Amino acid sequence: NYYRDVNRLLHAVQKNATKGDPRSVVKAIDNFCRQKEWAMNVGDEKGCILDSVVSEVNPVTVLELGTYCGYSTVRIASLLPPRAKIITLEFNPDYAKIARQVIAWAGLEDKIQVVEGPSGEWIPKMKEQFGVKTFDLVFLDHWKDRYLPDTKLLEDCGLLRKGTILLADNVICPGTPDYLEYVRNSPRYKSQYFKSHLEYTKAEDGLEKSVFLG
Ligand SMILES: CNc1ncnc2c1ncn2[C@@H]1O[C@H](/C=C/CNC(=O)c2cc(-c3ccc(F)cc3)cc(O)c2O)[C@@H](O)[C@H]1O
Ligand SMILES: [Mg+2]
Repeated sequence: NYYRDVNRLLHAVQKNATKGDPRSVVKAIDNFCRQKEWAMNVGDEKGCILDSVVSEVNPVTVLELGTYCGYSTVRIASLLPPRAKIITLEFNPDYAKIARQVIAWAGLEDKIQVVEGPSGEWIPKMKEQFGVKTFDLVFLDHWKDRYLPDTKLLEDCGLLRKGTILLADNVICPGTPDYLEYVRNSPRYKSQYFKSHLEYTKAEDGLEKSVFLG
């Protein structure tokens, strides 16, 4: 079952990665998913695009929707400046448990807050619970039919500011057609597609980077 798979992914990290070395954790997961069992991490190819966007934005406050095993959480957090933080939402307790251990192995607990629960409930509580004013960067990688409603919720909760960057995984495969249509046609966003491949495969996929214009 799924939980046993992600447990094997965690063991591969603990076996092959150096404790406290985030890049070796990322490498260990990519090797495991390429050689042993595919998993829905953003992966190394799209991960490089993610890295370049994070480095360019240099965010202080990041929101990730859909932690899964924490692969992209570790990738992002390893590039954040000292006081910067990432809040990552995950509603499956089994995945959250695995992610916390992957994050601990990378030694990035101080920069990452894993929040267990659904994005729809937690987004409206970001200000009161975590003292968040607005997010500098949002990484969307959860259920694909939730990208659009959660983006609208972020707007309505005043959590986006002029210049906030939304970066969305899987806009081609599995695809997020309603979200793409919205960010590409709304006057409130400037959108750009980064063509790539579905993690660990040759299938087309890509990331959509959208700047909120206020
Ligand atoms: C709706 N609100 C939510 N709030 C908090 N956490 C949420 C969540 N929705 C989903 N989650 C969590 O995010 C994760 C879900 C991710 C969904 N991702 C995908 O379906 C996905 C799927 C593929 C995929 C592509 C091709 C294929 F053949 C099979 C799979 C590739 C990807 O990169 C993906 O991201 C899980 O950990 C889930 O528990
Ligand atoms: Mg994904």
